[in-house]
Amino acid sequence: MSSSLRSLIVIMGVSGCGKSTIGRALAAKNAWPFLEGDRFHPAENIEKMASGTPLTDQDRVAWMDGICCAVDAHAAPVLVLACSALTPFVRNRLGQIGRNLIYAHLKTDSVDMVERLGFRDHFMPAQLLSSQYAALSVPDGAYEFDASKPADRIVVQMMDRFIGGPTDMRPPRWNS
Ligand SMILES: Nc1ncnc2c1ncn2[C@@H]1O[C@H](COP(=O)(O)OP(=O)(O)O)[C@@H](O)[C@H]1O
Ligand SMILES: O=C(O)[C@H](O)[C@@H](O)[C@H](O)[C@H](O)COP(=O)(O)O
Repeated sequence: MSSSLRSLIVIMGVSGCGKSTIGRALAAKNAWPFLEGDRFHPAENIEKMASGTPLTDQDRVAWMDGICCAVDAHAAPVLVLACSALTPFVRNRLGQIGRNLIYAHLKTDSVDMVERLGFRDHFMPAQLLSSQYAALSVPDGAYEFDASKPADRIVVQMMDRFIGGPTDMRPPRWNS
């Protein structure tokens, strides 16, 4: 990346779209630190989601405080964060960090999400998927990737977008 400003690549999208899998692989390939957004939920949020109730933005306040604090603790020029970033509230909060934000949205139009969620051991029940789609808005300027492709191919596509080539420029900052 040619930008002299520090960047935060946010791998976003609904539960099960592949944020953790792809974010971790992208970070590992480039020796960038990786932050798993799920790790920063307070226990009440985990209990709430596990019992089948969607979060509100009010519930997301403490979660975002934890994520922003963890990002702030890193000096690395590029960080990768797996975070659903469904709502403008979340993205506004990330916008306050003071890094260039690069949103990479994993689109799930052609993925059988219930099947995909069924394969993993996770607190998030498939019954919350519809509320995830209802809450999801994708910010203008986000890079979009087809989540139905093999994970390693998506990682290569992201590297083509984010490193070198015509998109190797100072990325815009999102505030919504
Ligand atoms: N591109 C992909 N193709 C097929 N399966 C995938 C892909 N990305 C992730 N998975 C699988 O889907 C499930 C959810 O992925 P995960 O990375 O946990 O999603 P998220 O972090 O968005 O909730 C996992 O079992 C993972 O192995
Ligand atoms: O309502 C939200 O803002 C999201 O649901 C967010 O809480 C996150 O998506 C969960 O942590 C589930 O984790 P995965 O997205 O990794 O399944």
